[in-house]
Amino acid sequence: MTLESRSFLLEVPYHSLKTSASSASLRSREAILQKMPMEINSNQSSGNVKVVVRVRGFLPREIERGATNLIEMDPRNQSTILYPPPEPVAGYNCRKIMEKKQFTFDNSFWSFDHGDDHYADQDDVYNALGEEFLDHNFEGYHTCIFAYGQTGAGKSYSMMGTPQHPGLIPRTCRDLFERIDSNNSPSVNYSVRVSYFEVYNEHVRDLLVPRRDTPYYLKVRESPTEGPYIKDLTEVPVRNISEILKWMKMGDNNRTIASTKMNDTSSRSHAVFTLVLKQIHHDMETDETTERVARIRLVDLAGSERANSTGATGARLREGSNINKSLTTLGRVIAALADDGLGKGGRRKREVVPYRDSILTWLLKDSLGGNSKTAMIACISPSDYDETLSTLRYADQAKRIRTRAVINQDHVSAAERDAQIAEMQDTIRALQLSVSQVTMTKKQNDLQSEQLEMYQSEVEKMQRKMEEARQVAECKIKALQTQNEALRLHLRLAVDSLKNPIPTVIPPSRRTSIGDWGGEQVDEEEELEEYDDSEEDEEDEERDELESRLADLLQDLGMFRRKVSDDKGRFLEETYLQEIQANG
Ligand SMILES: Nc1ncnc2c1ncn2[C@@H]1O[C@H](COP(=O)(O)OP(=O)(O)OP(=O)(O)O)[C@@H](O)[C@H]1O
Repeated sequence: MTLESRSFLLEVPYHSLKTSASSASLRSREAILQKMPMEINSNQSSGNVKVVVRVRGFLPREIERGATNLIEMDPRNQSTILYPPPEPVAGYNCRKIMEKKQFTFDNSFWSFDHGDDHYADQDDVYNALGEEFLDHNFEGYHTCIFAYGQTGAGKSYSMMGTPQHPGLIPRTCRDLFERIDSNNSPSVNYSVRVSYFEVYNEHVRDLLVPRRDTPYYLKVRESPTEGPYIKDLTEVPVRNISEILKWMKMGDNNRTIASTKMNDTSSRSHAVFTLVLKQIHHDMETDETTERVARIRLVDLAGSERANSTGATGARLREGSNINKSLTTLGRVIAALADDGLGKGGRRKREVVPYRDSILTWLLKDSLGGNSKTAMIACISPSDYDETLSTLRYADQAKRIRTRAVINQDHVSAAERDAQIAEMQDTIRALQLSVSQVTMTKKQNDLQSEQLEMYQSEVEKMQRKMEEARQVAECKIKALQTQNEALRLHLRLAVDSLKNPIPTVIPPSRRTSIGDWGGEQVDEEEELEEYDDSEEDEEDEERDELESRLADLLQDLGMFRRKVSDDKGRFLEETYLQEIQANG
């Protein structure tokens, strides 16, 4: 069933618009408008999601171009009426019919002009919505408030606000701690934790950690009990308002914002600020403990926008298409949840809700269609017919969503608590044991690998030394072999000279000339005899000498042989031992 077919057209009397940038042009339109058919969306809804709408005042650029206010709100019945622009908008498709549209929401906040009696300031919005939702949190319900709307329509202003005009987030934080501080009961104990993340270009970024040069994105996981969650998201315990505001400001400064044609400080991401309130109530009489855990989710969505209206190109355009992708998915999720009522023939329809089609809807699964009390603030600008109509239709559809909020509470008796503590102690002990085992094994592993490294370096050193030793031993063996050869040669020569003595050579001084030979024959023979005797003596001496030298050489040779064989034995023994050591 489309939105158009659900609405019905009526002739309704025109009530003067509250304010206008050009009252003359409006007056001239009254006659036309009074006769105009009007689409009225009734407030009959089967849902329990609270939907409010807020219109902001003109921005300087709108005043400059003489923009016309197209919104009227009636505080009595909380209706919001959207009028078509007085003159056709440049570039607008003329075939499209622009008509007066009326919608009714839980609240219609008129924040258009300060001078009006019904002007809704930040306080009014908090009192009408934030306060009630915080009540739910103290009862133990999860809640979610999200701001939806066109770029520059006032979402960040409504959620975060300015230092002079704080929005829903800082007001919720302040009220939360005021309520905690005002409860002096000793039997109740409160704890608050805060987290803040943004979904930018379909990635999750932790806003409570300092920005890095290279973006660091977190992963989304789904637990069977807790549903989708962000792994490793920072969640800080906070004890007072100043601590929480410090984190809130830090996160806000980390948000991805940029200047667009529609907004100087446009949020380019969907930001989710989450508080977890835990209340432990101990009944002294029954010794029973009640634990309530409530999650408070405050979501500032990025602006829905048309590329041509923002003047976006490049990175801004890509951001825009990602923003639109998640908002379109959010629209489909809302449509599926809104249609999840009674189908034809009174039978219940169960559609597959496309939560997982975008990170944003996957993370907000519980808030949109599960265990949560949820509210939507539809922010509209006063002079943009198309965008405002689209936002109002979105909001109108959200009215029909039904969530199933339950009080998140656990009662624990003294016996159960003791059993739980004992169980936890066992678990801790087991964990400690496994941790220490792991540490020991790790230590052992570390030690072993250290030892292995040492061992390897020792083996290398040893191998180098063995190689050196082998080379030295080879040199020694070679030198001894050469000496041995030399000695052998020497010995052979000596033995040869003993076996074949060299004939005696007569010294030339003793010889006579041929003519002298006859006359001196007798003397010569005598001389020869004398000479033979002395020669024999000399030969004897020489032989004795050679024999003694030979004995010396043989002794030397024996000694060298022993030395060579000793060295060889020692070298082989060393090599053998080193090899044994090296092989472990
Ligand atoms: N109710 C209001 N009263 C006064 N000023 C407002 C109000 N709503 C919005 N503004 C101003 O309008 C401008 C745009 O508002 P804001 O930044 O909140 O828009 P937005 O919807 O968050 O835009 P975007 O999606 O681009 O972030 C800001 O200067 C803001 O101060």
